[in-house]
This record gives sequence, C-alpha cells and structure tokens, in this order.
Amino acid sequence: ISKSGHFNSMEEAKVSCLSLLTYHRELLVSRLRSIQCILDNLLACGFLCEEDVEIVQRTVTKTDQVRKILELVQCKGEEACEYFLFIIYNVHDAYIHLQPWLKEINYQPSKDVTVMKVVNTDPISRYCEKLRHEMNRDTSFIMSYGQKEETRLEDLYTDTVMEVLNNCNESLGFLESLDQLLGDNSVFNSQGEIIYVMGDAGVGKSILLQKLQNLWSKKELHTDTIFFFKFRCRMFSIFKDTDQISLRDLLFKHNCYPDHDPDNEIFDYILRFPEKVVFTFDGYDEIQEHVDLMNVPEVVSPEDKANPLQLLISLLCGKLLKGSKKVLTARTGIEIQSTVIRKKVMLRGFSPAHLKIYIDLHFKEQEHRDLVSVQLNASPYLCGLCSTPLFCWIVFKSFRHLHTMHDNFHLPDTCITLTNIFLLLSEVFLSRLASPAPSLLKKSTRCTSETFTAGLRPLAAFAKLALQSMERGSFICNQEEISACGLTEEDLPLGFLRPVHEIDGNGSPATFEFLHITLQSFLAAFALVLDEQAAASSILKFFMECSRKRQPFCLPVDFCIGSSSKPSEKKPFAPNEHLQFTNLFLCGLLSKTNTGLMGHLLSPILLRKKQALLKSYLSTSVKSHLHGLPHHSASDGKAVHVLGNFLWMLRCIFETGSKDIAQMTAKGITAEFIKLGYCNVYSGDCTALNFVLQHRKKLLGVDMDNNNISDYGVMQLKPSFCKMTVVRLCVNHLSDSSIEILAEELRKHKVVKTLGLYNNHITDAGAKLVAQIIEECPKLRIVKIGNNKITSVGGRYLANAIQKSTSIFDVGMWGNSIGDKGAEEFAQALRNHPSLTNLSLSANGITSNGGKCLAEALKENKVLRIFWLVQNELTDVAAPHFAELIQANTGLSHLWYGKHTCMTTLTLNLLTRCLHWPDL
Ligand SMILES: Nc1ncnc2c1ncn2[C@@H]1O[C@H](COP(=O)(O)OP(=O)(O)OP(=O)(O)O)[C@@H](O)[C@H]1O
Repeated sequence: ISKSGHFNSMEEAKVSCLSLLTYHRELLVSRLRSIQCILDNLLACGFLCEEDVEIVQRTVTKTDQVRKILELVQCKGEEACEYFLFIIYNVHDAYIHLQPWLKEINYQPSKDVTVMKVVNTDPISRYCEKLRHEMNRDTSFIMSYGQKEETRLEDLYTDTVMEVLNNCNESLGFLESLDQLLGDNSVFNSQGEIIYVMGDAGVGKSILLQKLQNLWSKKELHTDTIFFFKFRCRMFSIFKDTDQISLRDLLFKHNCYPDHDPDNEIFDYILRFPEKVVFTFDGYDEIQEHVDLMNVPEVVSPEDKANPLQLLISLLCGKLLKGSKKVLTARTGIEIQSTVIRKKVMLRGFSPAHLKIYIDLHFKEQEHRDLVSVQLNASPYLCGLCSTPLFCWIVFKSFRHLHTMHDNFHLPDTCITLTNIFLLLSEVFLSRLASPAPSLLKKSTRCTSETFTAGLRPLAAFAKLALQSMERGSFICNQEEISACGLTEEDLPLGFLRPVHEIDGNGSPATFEFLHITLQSFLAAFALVLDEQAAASSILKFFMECSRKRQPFCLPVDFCIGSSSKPSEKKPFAPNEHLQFTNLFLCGLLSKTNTGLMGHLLSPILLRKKQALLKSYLSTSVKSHLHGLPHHSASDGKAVHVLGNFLWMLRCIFETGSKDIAQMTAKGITAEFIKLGYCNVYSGDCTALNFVLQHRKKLLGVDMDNNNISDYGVMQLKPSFCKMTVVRLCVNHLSDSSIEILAEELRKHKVVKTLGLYNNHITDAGAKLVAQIIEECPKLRIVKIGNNKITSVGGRYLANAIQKSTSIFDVGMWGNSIGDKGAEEFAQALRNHPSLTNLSLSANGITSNGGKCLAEALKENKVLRIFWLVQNELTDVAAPHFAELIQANTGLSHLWYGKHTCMTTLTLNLLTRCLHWPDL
C-alpha cells in the first residue's frame, strides 16, 4: 500500500488488507451500514463463530458494532480481512456508499478470495435486486405490439426531441440524454417535486418512461437511486372510492413485494432516505377528472391508510416522501400548478434525423428502407404525421404487412388523413381473419372493403366496447364487458386489445385495454357510425360535450398549499382530448372519400343521413365559433387570438375533406390577423390550416409562434404563404430548409410585412435567404431572427440587405454570434439609413472595437430610435464613443447598454454624466 492507502499491485494486495482496514478504519466506521450481511457471511465461512456474532449484536450503536467487527476480523488475520473487503465489493448495492472508496483505492479481489461464496442477506439490496429484475422483465419489450408480436425495446427505441421549458413554457433548450431527465439541470423551481413530461397523443411519453426504467434496471442510468417504483395513473382509477390502503401497501403490494424483510428495514429506509427513491406516474390526463373530484385531506401520514388517489396526490405534492424524485407524464394541455413542478419537459416527437434512424431500425431490408424513404420524402404531410412515433409505427407496420401480402403496395399518397392511418391499422388487424395461414404467393389485388366486410362482426364488437368504456370514462375493460359486446376468445389476438399486467396481482388475467387510447377513440367513432339503433343525431354527442365550456385542468393544489377550499365541482362527463379525437375520426369516417368503404358496412341511407347531419353541425358550429371570437386592434389590423378548440375545428374540417366547410371557414375569418401562438400546432396540423387558407381570397397575417411546426409543417404551408402579410414562425424548430421555402414564396408574392423567425436553427445559409427576402420584398418592415446560429458571414448578408431596403423598420438580431466583423457591417448599413428605427444586436459577441464602429456610424444616423446592445463584450474603452453618440444630435431615444462582461464603474460614470441629455 502506498502512503495514500492505495494498492500498488495485486501481489502487494494479498499482504496488505489488514493494514488497509487499519488505515481506513474511520471511513469504514462511518460508512458501513448493513452489518447483518457481513456477519452472516463471516459466520458462514467460519471466520467468526456464533459467540463473536453475539458479541457484535450485543453492542448498542451501529458504529460500535462496526468497530467490533473490524477488531474481530483483524484478530483473525489477513484472510478474514480480505474476505471482509470482498463482501463489501460483492454485495454492491448494500454497500453502495463504499463503492467509490473501493474504486479510489483501486481494489481488485485476489484470485483466492473470488472463489469464496458471498450470499447477499441484506434486505434492502435484495429488494433492490428484485426491483431491478422485475423492472427489466416488464420493460424489455414494447408491449403495444400486440399479444404475439413483441419487439425488444432496445431494437426499436429511438430518441425523440425533448425540449425543456420554464414556468412560462418558454424553451430552455433540449435534453441530450435520459440521464439529464432526473438531474438538476433546467430546474426552474427547486421547491417543486415533479418532473413533468408533456406531449401529444402517441408522442412517446410511456415509451420514454419505459426506456428510463429499463436503463435503471440494467444499472445504465446515471443515478444513485436505490428504489424505482413505476405506476400507471389509470391504475388509481380502478380502486373504489371507499378503498383505503397504506403507503406501504401501495409500494409493496401494488408494485414489488419484499420477500425478506423481517424487521421492516426497507420501508424504514425509504422513509429515512426518500431522495433514494424514484417514482414514475404515467398518464395523469387519464385520472385528472377523478382527482378533480377528490375531497383531498391536508396531510397523509406514511402509516395511515387513505384512498390510493389521495396517496398519489400526497406523493406528487411532496406531502409524503418529500424529496423523492417523481416523473409524471400527461398529454399537452393538462395544466398543473407550477408551484409543485420542478422541471418541465415537452416531447416533440421524431426530428428528421430521428425518423431516419427509426426507419433503419424498423426495416431490416435495405429495399424496404429505400422504398419507405422515397415515399416519405414525396409527402411532407406523411412525414409530419410520422414525426409522432405512434402514427409512424402504424404507417410502417401497415406498410410492412401490406407490402408482404400484396405485390404492389405503396404508402398512401399526400391526401392521407389520420383516419386513413387508423383504417390502415384496422385493415392489418382484420386481414389476419381473412388469411389465417400466410400464403407464399402474394395476392396482387388488395380489397379493403372485402377485408372490412369479412371482419365486420369483431370490428363492430370492438368498436362497441371502445365506445362503452369511453362513456364510462374508463380505459380498462374486464372479461364480462368484453363478452357482453359479443367478443370471443378467438377475437382477442387480432391486436386491438392487450392484457393489462399491473393489476394481475390476484392472479386474474381478465383485464384488457386498447392497444392505444387513440385507437380506442377511433373505434368509439366507428361505433357511432355503425350504430343503426340509436338516433342518427347521437353521433354528435361528444361534440356537444367538447363545446361546453371547460375548466382548465389543474392538480388540486389547494390541497398542496394547505388551503381548505374544495376542488372544482364535477361535470357528469368532462370533455377531454380522447373525445376530441373521437370527433375527429367521426369526421374522417363520414368523409366523402370514405363513403365507398363505409357504404359496405352500414345502410347507405343511414350513412348519407349521418354525413348530412355532421356537415350541417360543423357548418353551424364553425360559424358561431368564429363569430364569438373576441377581436382586438393590433398594429397589423384587426386581430383575433384563436384557442385550442379552433385547432380541433381545423383538424375536423380537414378530416371531412369538405371544400364547402373549408371555404366557409376561410370566409368567416373576418380579422386581418390570426394568432395561433402557443396553440400546440404540430407539423401535421399545417395541412389542415393550409386546406382552409387555400380558400381565402383576402390577405391574412398569421402568428404561429411557439408551436411545433418544424420544416415539415412549413412545407405543407407552402401554398398559403402567398396570402400571408405576417409570417410569424418563432420558436418552431425550423432549419434552413424552411427558409428556402419561405424565400421562394415570399419573394414571389412580395406581400409580407412581418417575418418572425427567432429561436429556430437558422445558420448563415438561412440568413442569406432572409437577406434576399429583405432585399426583394418592398413591404417588409419587421424581421426577427434572434437566437439562431448566425455568424459574421450571415451578419454581412443581412446588413447588406438592410442597407438596400428603404422599408425596413425593426430588426431583431440578438443572440447570434456576428462578432465585431458583423458589427462593422451593421455600422456600414446604419450610416444614413432612411427607415430602420429599432435594432437589437444584443448578445452577439461584440467587443469594444465593434462597439466603437457602431457608435461612430450612428452619429450620422437620424432615424434609429431604439438600439439594443446588451450582453456583449464591450469594455470601458467603448464608453467615450457612446458618450459622444449620446451627446450628438441623433434620433436615438433608447440605448440599452448593460450586462457586458468587463464593464466597470468608469463606463457607468461616463454614461450617467450624459443622462441629462434632453432626448435620451
Ligand atoms: N422513442 C420511441 N422509439 C420508438 N418507438 C416509439 C417511441 N416512442 C413511441 N413509440 C411508438 O409509439 C407508440 C406510442 O407511444 P406511447 O404510448 O409512449 O405514446 P404516449 O405519448 O404515451 O401516448 P398517449 O398520451 O396517447 O398515452 C409506442 O407503442 C411505440 O410503438
């Protein structure tokens, strides 16, 4: 052993364990916890006798017990000491706090000791092993592949875009790996306890948790967490209101049972060290209504029994196991009080690069990969849909199946709707009925209506089950409900349903859920269409529910902050996204394009009646919706801020494919400017927006800031840009390829007045294209292109274009990196500029040299009023030039000059002396 107590070599190690224990005695006494496991093993191997063990156990405190053990093993000699160290090394989890030390001293067990047996008798680490084992078993496969077709998670899992948001839902950047999810980066509220993961239907929230759990189970997640409990929120809704359980039962009976814990050490440990526990709760949206209903008491003690939902809320709010890590997922739009949120992550689906990886994972044959890539590239709308992993999976799965079955199957072309995608999935499932034995010969003709007609009985039964469960507000169905709908044992493997595992506790495998909630919504819509008994108007029942005014979803934080006020009153059937999806699918199924297929499944007269009813309902509600929207005056004319409901309306109109309704909607927008900011518009929605805007004759400003439009969305909006006077696409994950489309369209039509592009991924190549827009669009006044990736090269293009423009009024360039070179170009542009009134060059890496050029040039400018130059690298050297500028007779009225890295009071003194200057 060296002076520092490190092993120098294996040979030396053999003779040095005894002294090692002496040298590190203090550390061992303070860190060694699980004594029983050490005693058990030393006894079993004969290094200690029963009497020794008794002596240790009679000692009162833990630290004294450790001292005693050390004394005893050292007395017994080198071999005992070596074995003692080997136990600590071998039972890794029980001695987790000593593992860094073993690493530090470079411990490697000798050959002699490795042949000796070590049994883990530590209850905590054995429980941890069991948790990992069960977690690994439960998470290694992607379950949604139906009952027979499981796929390994690691064979198909592909990263998705994980954006971190702050309290106000502004972007804080992106997570690069799942390890960062539990970490402290991007925490906006250190008092909050919930890591809140949001995302649209099918964007991969559950799979993300599954991956997290799987990594933990394989010890591949960088965390010191010892316990990991996973729950699906829907499980909490199957308890009765009167059910009462304890926290211990929730963890042990409904998650993982500790087999060897006579002294209750595990639960005590969890209570003592809650920071060592991670919980995941998947799908808060599914129980939010039940939570709203709860009369939640203020505090729940870990020993008391309570309703499971109350336990859940207490855990989430940190009333129970404060300090434990909790990841909660929910659909976008479910609001939770920010006081309980620690970190917010928004899932944005597959980026184009992710999609490419997913294609390669999904299709092993190069021929298929090429075919799919070519067909996807031809359809930006399909690409947009495929950025949602669920839809992508359905499209690829259907492609693979139908391509194997038929000679000439291609992915659906550009006019595919979400309904078509789910029809495709149903066709794949039902085709299992039609051809029970896979044939070697491909059928050249695919007859969709034949497949549906042959499968109508089970399809109608699954649809009925979906509708009934949805009306109950439930996502789980039992055997009785399944049989009551006329489904048989043979129908179950078709793929629509899958067994639920978590609630099999008492050995009954009788509960099922739909493959995905969105599939349940689709089938519920199918049931509404197929129903020949109920009045035709009953197809509209979910529309009625959704149009009722809804209260914002909220975790009952009254409870969290200790107020005694009651949560909001329950509505008998609160509208939610699942119903919105049902409405959307109803529109698709009753669309003109699907009349051929649906005509085979129900009487044509009834079908026509339902189609007419839906069309008339949609027309009326679009009219009244647009009429009721509050207008206000904005700089770009009369503006209207539409809400999420408008988006659902657009989606429905697109699914119907009705040009009449689209035309009427386009006409009904009387404002000159619509704001769709923060509406959760994703790229797939742009086709719907485009479908309506195509019918608009007049020009329109469109603000789509802070959505998830991406390059695919911009491609779909291409035909509408000719009408847009305001194009705001800030914070939308756009790259240069979007700017190519914008440049082509905006330069052609020259009507644009405002172009908003900040917080995207635009580089110098994109900046060059924006410069062309500035040069060639004579009405363009406002350009916002801050927080992109523009350097001095792009800065030069932009500055040159601005210099030539006589209309440009307001330019936002903050948060790029144009540096001094870019600043010099802007200085050139500013000298005598006739129209530029507002300019921001903040946070661009500009030093005093660049600052000096700008100040000098501005002395000759009579127009610029507001100039932002904060967060650059100006030093005191620049101050005299700006002092002179202030005193010069220019039009400047606001100069924002703070937060430079090396500025001192000298600058402050110099500039404040100018503050009496009358115009500043
Ligand atoms: N990261 C991913 N890699 C590969 N496939 C994925 C990924 N994420 C999702 N999928 C596919 O999409 C399907 C749906 O994903 P998931 O159930 O996680 O969505 P979700 O966001 O939880 O939806 P919902 O809100 O409707 O419950 C998965 O079963 C899987 O086939």
